[in-house]
Amino acid sequence: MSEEQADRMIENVIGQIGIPVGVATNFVVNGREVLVPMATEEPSVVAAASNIARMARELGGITTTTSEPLMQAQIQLLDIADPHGARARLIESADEILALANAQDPKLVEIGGGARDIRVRILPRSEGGSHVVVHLIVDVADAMGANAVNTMAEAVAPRLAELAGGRPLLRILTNLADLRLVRARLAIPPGALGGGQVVDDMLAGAMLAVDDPYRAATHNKGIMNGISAVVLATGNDTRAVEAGAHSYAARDGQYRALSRFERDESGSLVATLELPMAVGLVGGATKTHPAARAAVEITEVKSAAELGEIVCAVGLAQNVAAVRALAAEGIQRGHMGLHARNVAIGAGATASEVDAVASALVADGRVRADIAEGIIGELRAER
Ligand SMILES: CC(C)(COP(=O)([O-])OP(=O)([O-])OC[C@H]1O[C@@H](n2cnc3c(N)ncnc32)[C@H](O)[C@@H]1OP(=O)([O-])[O-])[C@@H](O)C(=O)NCCC(=O)NCCSC(=O)C[C@@](C)(O)CC(=O)[O-]
Ligand SMILES: NC(=O)C1=CN([C@@H]2O[C@H](COP(=O)(O)OP(=O)(O)OC[C@H]3O[C@@H](n4cnc5c(N)ncnc54)[C@H](OP(=O)(O)O)[C@@H]3O)[C@@H](O)[C@H]2O)C=CC1
Repeated sequence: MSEEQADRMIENVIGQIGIPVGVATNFVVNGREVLVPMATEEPSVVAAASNIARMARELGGITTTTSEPLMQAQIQLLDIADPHGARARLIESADEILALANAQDPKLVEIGGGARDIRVRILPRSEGGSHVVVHLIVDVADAMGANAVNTMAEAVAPRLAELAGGRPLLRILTNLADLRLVRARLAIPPGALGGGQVVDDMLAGAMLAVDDPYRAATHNKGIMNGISAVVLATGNDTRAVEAGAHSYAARDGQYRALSRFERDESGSLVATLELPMAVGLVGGATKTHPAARAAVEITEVKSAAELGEIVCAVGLAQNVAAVRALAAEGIQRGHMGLHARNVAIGAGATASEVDAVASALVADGRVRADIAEGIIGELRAER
């Protein structure tokens, strides 16, 4: 990206930060071979996703589905005397509200998207009384959709307030995009994972993440290692997807694992993942960032829905990789093995020394800066 492009993208630009983009291999998603670009600063993430994608191939790869691209804007209404009466009046006028919303974005309507429905929620308010919140549900087609739905929300808010007999306050999308869900499923025979005991231990480890928020946070971080990397590489909004994922993980009142691990009747591990996925192929930085455009081209996806499904597939593979390592040899062997090059660089290894120092660290088994410094000293003394 040129300095000029960067300067137009955000404010007060003083530079750019480079994040490596790796390509995850071996993915078969819904029967199609896919190469997946991943932008991440963390070693072993690309390798781990590729590793499980490879194992999943034996039973057909990863299968995904998606719901319609429905985003929701919230319009908060205040000072309403009769919340239930207001709710009824708003629903009675739904057609008028949807038409008003659609008038804001003729292009979106033309391509088959647009406002679809409204929902009126009456919620208990912590300080007494109730909140009245209207959800405007919009099919955003191939956009992430925040700007599109926010524009509609601001346009319909005065009329909603008039109908409800109050005043509008917040008018903004919700990142808990629970009407725009993606799902992924994979199955791996026990032999590929290291045997039946490893599968049993993966199930036990994954179940802790269902029941314990302390473990769930880390389990879901492993999922997001994959998800955020693809979202970032394709120029999408990582914070929006992360907010959606974590709020969905807490949807029943307790923060839980986003994925589930089971054994099927043949003994294979079956892993599934479901989460909101607000990603686009148009809008935001997706079209303006040249690297993001190139990343999307690599995936060969034709719609935002298809991109979201691939993101979900990578999140699931990433999660299974981490849980397999944790249940088998522990995370440090694979992760620190690939992290060794960073440790070597941090300890002062030059470009020509990095690989030798990293290999020596892995062979030593102690991937530490002080050990790396010692190895560098030995290498230089030998010269
Ligand atoms: C790291 C591996 C893959 C090694 O795995 P391995 O079996 O020791 O290595 P391998 O050399 O036999 O490679 C196996 C496959 O992995 C891939 N692979 C292997 N190395 C590379 C590489 N350099 N470049 C590209 N791809 C690589 C590649 O697909 C390869 O097969 P191939 O295609 O060659 O036939 C394995 O140990 C693993 O999957 N570990 C998990 C690592 C992980 O999850 N890292 C994420 C960071 S840790 C974290 O942040 C999350 C966590 C753990 O806290 C989440 C949680 O708690 O749930
Ligand atoms: N809480 C959050 O997550 C928030 C996020 N954001 C930011 O909003 C941005 C994303 O908003 P978004 O609405 O996607 O961006 P844009 O408004 O840039 O893009 C959406 C618009 O693109 C046009 N368009 C052209 N082709 C298509 C197509 N095939 N499918 C859908 N729309 C199409 C549409 O109409 P038209 O041509 O008429 O514009 C549509 O309104 C991101 O940068 C995000 O960071 C902003 C606020 C809050």
